[in-house]
Amino acid sequence: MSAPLLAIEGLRIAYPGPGAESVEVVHGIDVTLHRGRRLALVGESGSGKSVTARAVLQLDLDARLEGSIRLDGEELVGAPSRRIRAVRGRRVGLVFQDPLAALNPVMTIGWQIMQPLLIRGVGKREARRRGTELLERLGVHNASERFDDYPHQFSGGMRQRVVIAIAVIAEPELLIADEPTTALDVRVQAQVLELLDELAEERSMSVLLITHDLGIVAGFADEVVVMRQGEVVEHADVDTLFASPRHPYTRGLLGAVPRIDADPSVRLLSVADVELAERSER
Ligand SMILES: Nc1ncnc2c1ncn2[C@@H]1O[C@H](COP(=O)(O)OP(=O)(O)OP(=O)(O)O)[C@@H](O)[C@H]1O
Repeated sequence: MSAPLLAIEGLRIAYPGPGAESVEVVHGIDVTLHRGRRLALVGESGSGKSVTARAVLQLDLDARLEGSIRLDGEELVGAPSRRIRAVRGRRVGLVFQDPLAALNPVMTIGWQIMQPLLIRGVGKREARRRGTELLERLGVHNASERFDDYPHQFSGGMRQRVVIAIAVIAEPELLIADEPTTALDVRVQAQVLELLDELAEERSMSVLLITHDLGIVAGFADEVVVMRQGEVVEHADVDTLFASPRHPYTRGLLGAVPRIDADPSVRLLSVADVELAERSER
């Protein structure tokens, strides 16, 4: 297989803690994503999914990174900030959960969509043309009229389409999407996922998707990385993971650990159940 688009090796992430100590939240993980593939990062809240995604673009200034994050062979850990800025938006696009927080409330949505092109020297007229075309493509009707609206004039689902437009307008090779549909209602979630699916397909864009929703994983991803307490416990193709999860924690996430004393119709497991299952496996 060709060299991976994204190769994370031995990555450790620590934040300043109380006093002089730092607190390590990710403990030396390996994650590999090949071109054109879609990888879902799953795991319970606090397992380190978001900090890992943010580390790729070094969005947390106080995070201390050790190990290696290579994008198409280029080392990003310890790279000068101008290199990281060159990667953000152009080679790697980002979509976060809360579209309102991602948008600037005092700038028109058109201005925000055009920025990634304008700062790369595309002319204003051409940037506007590409921006309105992409917005229409993303299901925003009358995009050329709505281009000069402000974020508050858009609904939540429409705002997330704007955020996606900003993330993909410069045609990045990799899209990082952290819970991109969690804040949206179920109907809009499905539409937004379908759009991401089509865009990724059309542009052969790789996707690193963080989600809590195993239904989304099954429908969208090719591979799954399962994280727990700052470590990767399993990395498998999506079909393999659903058919035969190896790690007890993954089985717990999938609700597949059998319990002798439980009503078989009850599939929800507590962390204690998972730990019990793990102990009995050892
Ligand atoms: N800026 C920060 N400073 C200090 N600690 C942080 C910071 N950001 C995250 N953490 C800690 O890092 C750990 C991992 O957090 P992270 O947000 O990556 O979890 P997650 O798996 O994405 O969870 P969720 O699904 O709830 O988003 C948590 O213990 C969190 O408190």
